[in-house]
Amino acid sequence: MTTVIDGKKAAASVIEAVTRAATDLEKDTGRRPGLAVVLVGTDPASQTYVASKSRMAKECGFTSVQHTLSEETTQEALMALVAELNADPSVDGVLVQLPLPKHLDSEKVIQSILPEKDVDGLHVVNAGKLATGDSETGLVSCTPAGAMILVRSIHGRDLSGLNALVIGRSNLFGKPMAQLLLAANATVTIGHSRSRDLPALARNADILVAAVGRPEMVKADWVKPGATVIDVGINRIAAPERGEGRTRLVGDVAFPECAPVAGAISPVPGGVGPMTIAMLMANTVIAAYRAEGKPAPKF
Ligand SMILES: Nc1nc2c(c(=O)[nH]1)N[C@@H](CN(C=O)c1ccc(C(=O)N[C@@H](CCC(=O)O)C(=O)O)cc1)CN2
Repeated sequence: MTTVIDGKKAAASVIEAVTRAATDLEKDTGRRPGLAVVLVGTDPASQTYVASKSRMAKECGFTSVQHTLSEETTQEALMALVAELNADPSVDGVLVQLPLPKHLDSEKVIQSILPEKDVDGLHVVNAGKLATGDSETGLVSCTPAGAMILVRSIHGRDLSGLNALVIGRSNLFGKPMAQLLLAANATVTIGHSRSRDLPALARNADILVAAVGRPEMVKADWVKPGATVIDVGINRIAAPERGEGRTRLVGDVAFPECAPVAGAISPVPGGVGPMTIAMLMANTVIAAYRAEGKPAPKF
């Protein structure tokens, strides 16, 4: 029997723990964790994600501020806002929603966030801490941290002897995911568009993680029987069967075909996606504890 991994349930349990931690911090210090979310432009998907983040922050008992800047915002204006948030002691976490409009340099913006407030875990200091195994002072990128909780729900914390393949090498997901799997003792391969034979690499993987942004790329004959498959793709494709102009959401994995082969599989929607926002809340409460000089909770 294949286990369909329930990301909504896993995310709800992280949110419950975050809310408890936020309540304890407020009782102890009189201060709530604070999250600032910055949105530039009017991309509808980004608007939805940012609204969910702000709503979830409030539900967790945080103070939450959303800054919405126009599509024409300059690099200087955006970086001035980040500098203001860096200096604000009531703000523990600063998140700039991605992607930014093309005229803006995302990397410069991300690197201008103070590492201790970088709740997206994308600053080079946090990427470096992850790479060198410093889990005590760094912040880990939200989607890989959430995907790792799903992997742990199947295999536990020690992945010794297991082969893992991460397809995708982005800074936001592929690279940190590979680091997390490695830190848990898996034997890790990163596959990408220039890899010679992705299906063969995939068939060798006990843990197969797909994050390429190509709808249903991973087919059933790529999956090692019994493997754990984690789908990070979020692709909206045409669904004429639902009516003209309608769409549906699919992952990078052909779900119905792959599910019977896999031992466990995360669906899209309802898999890794909900964990992204839950782990953002976890990183914010961790940043708030550290700002107060208190040992941070672990998730
Ligand atoms: N600064 C950041 N920007 C972006 C990130 C990020 O982690 N930090 N990740 C993505 C978007 N994202 C959060 O920002 C995100 C994507 C998907 C989901 C989610 O819950 N998806 C649902 C389906 C939602 C739908 O119906 O459209 C699911 O998979 O079940 C949450 C957050 C890019 N930008």
